[in-house]
Amino acid sequence: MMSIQILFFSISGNTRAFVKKLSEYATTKHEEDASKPLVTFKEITDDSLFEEMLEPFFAFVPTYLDGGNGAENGTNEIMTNTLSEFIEFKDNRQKCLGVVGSGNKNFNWQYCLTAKQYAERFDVPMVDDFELRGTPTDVERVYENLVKYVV
Ligand SMILES: Cc1cc2nc3c(=O)[nH]c(=O)nc-3n(C[C@H](O)[C@H](O)[C@H](O)COP(=O)(O)O)c2cc1C
Repeated sequence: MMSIQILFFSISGNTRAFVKKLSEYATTKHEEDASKPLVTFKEITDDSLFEEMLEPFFAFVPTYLDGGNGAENGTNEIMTNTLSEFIEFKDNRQKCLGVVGSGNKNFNWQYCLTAKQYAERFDVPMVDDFELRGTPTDVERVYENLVKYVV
């Protein structure tokens, strides 16, 4: 059985906190039932050295967009671009199973837009999303949704 491998980017710590909770949750589930996959993760930062991913992974990305007016401009990714460059490095995009977005619903239609843009650009499913650090219910649901792609 494969484990679930996650690459994530996090600026203010929400996505990092969520991924850690997800990994802890997966460990608990795995201890109850060994067929449930573990979650491993790797944080990508602006200092990361790009490397070729050998195993399939999911990308978790928060949403940071440029100011703009939210209509004809204002939807360009800022701050998280190193993650998209990492996915574009060598054949990594072929290993990407899907994306999960983090955002804030106060941004209305721009909610989790970066993850939606990744899904379109890399032609992968947008597996799920969660707001800010997510709730325990989000952790359970996201885990179950990721599991569908690896078992
Ligand atoms: C400058 C700025 C712009 C943001 N723009 C959006 C946005 O357009 N859509 C959205 O859903 N969330 C937006 N957010 C909210 C973040 O995506 C959200 O807080 C996320 O959980 C941050 O993840 P991180 O703590 O892992 O960096 C924005 C936050 C900041 C500070």
